[in-house]
Amino acid sequence: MSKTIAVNAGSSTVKFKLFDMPSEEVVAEGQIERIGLEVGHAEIKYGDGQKLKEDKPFADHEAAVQYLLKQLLDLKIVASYDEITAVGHRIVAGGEYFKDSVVIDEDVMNKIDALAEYAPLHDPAELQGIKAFKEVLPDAFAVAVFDTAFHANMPKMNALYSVPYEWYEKYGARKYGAHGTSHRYVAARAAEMLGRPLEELKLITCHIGAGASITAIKGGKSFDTSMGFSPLAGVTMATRSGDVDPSLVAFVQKKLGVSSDEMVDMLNHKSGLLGISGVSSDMRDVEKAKNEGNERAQLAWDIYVNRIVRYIGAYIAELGGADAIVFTAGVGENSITVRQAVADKLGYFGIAIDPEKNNIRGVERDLSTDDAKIKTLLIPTNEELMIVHDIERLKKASK
Ligand SMILES: Nc1ncnc2c1ncn2[C@@H]1O[C@H](COP(=O)(O)OP(=O)(O)O)[C@@H](O)[C@H]1O
Ligand SMILES: CC(=O)OP(=O)(O)O
Ligand SMILES: [Mg+2]
Repeated sequence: MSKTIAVNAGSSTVKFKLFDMPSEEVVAEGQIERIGLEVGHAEIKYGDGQKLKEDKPFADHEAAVQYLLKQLLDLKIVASYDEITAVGHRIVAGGEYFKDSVVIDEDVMNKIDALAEYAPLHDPAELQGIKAFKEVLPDAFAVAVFDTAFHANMPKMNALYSVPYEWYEKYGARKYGAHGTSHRYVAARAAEMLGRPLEELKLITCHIGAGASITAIKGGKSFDTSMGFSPLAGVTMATRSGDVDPSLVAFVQKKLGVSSDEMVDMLNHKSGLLGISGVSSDMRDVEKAKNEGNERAQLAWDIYVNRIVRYIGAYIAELGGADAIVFTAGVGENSITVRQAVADKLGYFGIAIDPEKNNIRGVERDLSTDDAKIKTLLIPTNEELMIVHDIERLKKASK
């Protein structure tokens, strides 16, 4: 039996799932977290209920991928790499080149390399992943699945900035968005849960993890999204600022006497929950500090929640109503209090969640009260399954 692996590299993580095909049964899965930090963490589930947990530093994504490849053999998850006949990679930025998933060749790799400018935290690391897998699996069917693809055909009204039009024509200055594979997955699941065709629905999907984005989805298509030209824009994130006035950036840059690259780096790595709270980039730590009376942790939490509320409110207006709000990703799947606070603030629109139904983590559930006008759904994301489906689709097309 052949196996397919889906590799999902985030800004500080590498996640993977290994599927037996064609059954799509997950035979191993895991994640390497806190890449680049002093202590990293790896966790791999495999066999019948076995689990590897290890704390050790991972200098970069290359180290994390090499570790993963080694564990696949050491833990006897596969007897030899040849068992894996297909591999799919999540790539954040596809720019104007990639509006759908593609089979990886030399040209695709060169383009992903060139796209690093658009997602400096992601694309270079993801390219390392592609190369590492190519090295050990030279003959596997390899596919790239882009976060931006889902947003590529967003109406121009929402994709373009109100800046000189030539910037778009000459430099591709537009909103590309991200997390599209996740938004696409949860939207399809939401339609299933609501028992209605996706084409009829207006949905607002909140992918809130370390990176976070909110998407307005109309008839199954991305209509607007909170991330922008890069994954720095939109809501408050773990270490990313989300939206800021660009003139503030120029002002602080002069005060600090740093380069524009250094400014962007601070907005990417030293801002968000970490920057405001001074406590941590991890929502679990921020919530704990807030509950212990730390005022800046409270402020960070309030700003975080309010930004989500603001975007959902804006998207209800843009869509002319909504059928459901969906929560997904690390915070969306696990923070009961963030979900409750967001829903409570949106009560005016007829959004209401039942605290008892909401008292849960990481499972699919309709959280709404019986009389809620707009449903609130909790749907754990599954980017890896989408990657596998895209691999199968491209395999058929290439035959
Ligand atoms: N129980 C929890 N309560 C609140 N936040 C949580 C909880 N579990 C995980 N998280 C948050 O989820 C984030 C990771 O989300 P995830 O979607 O896995 O990240 P990434 O953006 O790297 O893919 C962590 O930074 C953490 O703050
Ligand atoms: C695009 C992005 O922010 O991805 P992640 O949340 O995985 O870092
Ligand atoms: Mg992610």
